[in-house]
Amino acid sequence: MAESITITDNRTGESFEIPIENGVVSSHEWQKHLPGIWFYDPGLMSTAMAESSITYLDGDQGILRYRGYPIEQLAEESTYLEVSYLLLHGELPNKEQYDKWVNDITHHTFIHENVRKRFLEGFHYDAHPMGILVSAVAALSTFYSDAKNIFDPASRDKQIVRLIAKMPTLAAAAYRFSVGMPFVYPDNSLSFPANFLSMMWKIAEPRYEADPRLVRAMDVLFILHADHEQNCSTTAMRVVGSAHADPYSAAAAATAALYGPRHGGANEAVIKMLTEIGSLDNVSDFVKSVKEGHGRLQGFGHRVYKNYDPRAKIVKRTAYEVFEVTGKNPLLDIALKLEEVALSDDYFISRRLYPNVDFYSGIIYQAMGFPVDMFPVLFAIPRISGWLAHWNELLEEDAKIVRPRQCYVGSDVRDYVPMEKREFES
Ligand SMILES: CC(=O)SCCNC(=O)CCNC(=O)[C@H](O)C(C)(C)COP(=O)(O)OP(=O)(O)OC[C@H]1O[C@@H](n2cnc3c(N)ncnc32)[C@H](O)[C@@H]1OP(=O)(O)O
Ligand SMILES: O=C([O-])CC(=O)C(=O)O
Repeated sequence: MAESITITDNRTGESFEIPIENGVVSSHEWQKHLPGIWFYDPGLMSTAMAESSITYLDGDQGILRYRGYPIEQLAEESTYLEVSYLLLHGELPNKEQYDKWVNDITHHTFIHENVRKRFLEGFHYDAHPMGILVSAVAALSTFYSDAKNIFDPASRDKQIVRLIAKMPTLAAAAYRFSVGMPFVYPDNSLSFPANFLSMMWKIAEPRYEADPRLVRAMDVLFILHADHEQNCSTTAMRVVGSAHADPYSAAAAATAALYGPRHGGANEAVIKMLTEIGSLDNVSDFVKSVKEGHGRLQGFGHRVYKNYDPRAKIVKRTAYEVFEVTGKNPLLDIALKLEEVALSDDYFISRRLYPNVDFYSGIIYQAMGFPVDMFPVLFAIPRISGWLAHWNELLEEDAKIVRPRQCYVGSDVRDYVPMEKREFES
């Protein structure tokens, strides 16, 4: 029997059957029977924003799959570039497709000299690298006028390749600029993650080659961050994309959303929190203060996961692999203790608050030498693949422009009062 709900309109006494498909009521069906009755849904907590075949997420079970493939298998066996192909094309590539994809991305890693010389170097010396990235991604739209051809699939593919390829170059350039070091050109003989690490850390000719274990860890972290269905930044991408803006402008909006401490900035907040806690002896008092309403446990809780974030488990494991090379980050012990205390405390259990992807990622990044300012930038590098997959999907479906309604709570109609007759309460 098909699932449905019966709604009785008490104003007219009429009843309607409204079908439910996969737990969702279609707004078209709703509006057909009840035009002008909106849902008040702040934070869109009860709204499915789109139909999507990219990422499956079951927050109660802690399941995440890209195009049907479990995140655990992809993190174990795949590479970030293969995953980006999968997210964008829907299927894993064969050898020929993969080689072409890697080749295309590799040959678009350079940025226009004017982006570097005139644009990036124009920022204030202490500019935040994520602020630089937001602006630089937006600026790319002015360098590629063909990006406006959003209904030409060949042009779309070209912008997709450019954006995926140039994100690490822009990210590393933003970092180097913010610490006063010279720009490093891409080394296209290296893999995608190794090239990024070279652009970050190279200090002398002829080349920089990172430890292969760190290269692999970087790639795994890129895989884990590549997509996460309708998160805040992807929603920003979809909202701006739905107005048919070019992909650079839409991706700049998404990058700006990711800059927020509630989203991509949370792992920076985790490091700050762990540093402030300072010692294992202070963990219990800190948890007590969170329960009393003094701040939040950073890197804990999630709008969708009401279970352990499956990515956090992989990040935690990866931390130990990284520490074999870098030495242990002393903040790890405080994080482990904090997790132990929180997961046995009724406050966190009853609210189903578990570690999310950000809880352990900052500890790894810090051990690898990244300053905290770079953490959201590291998130944006792979998330561009997810943003673009959603952008492509919405254009293929000719999705409607996003335009929700509101509940107006302002003044009732009133007459304009000339300034000399206005009476203000002091
Ligand atoms: C990649 C990512 O973006 S993952 C998320 C990264 N962000 C963080 O780690 C920041 C810390 N976490 C949070 O602020 C939240 O859990 C969010 C923003 C991720 C999700 O927020 P929402 O789904 O809107 O949950 P909401 O804010 O309504 O919280 C529900 C309850 O849990 C509590 N809660 C939620 N997160 C936390 C936390 N980290 N620490 C303590 N309490 C928390 C809230 O106080 C609230 O309690 P109440 O019902 O007594 O008022
Ligand atoms: O899904 C979310 O709301 C946040 C998140 O974990 C992500 O974007 O990776």
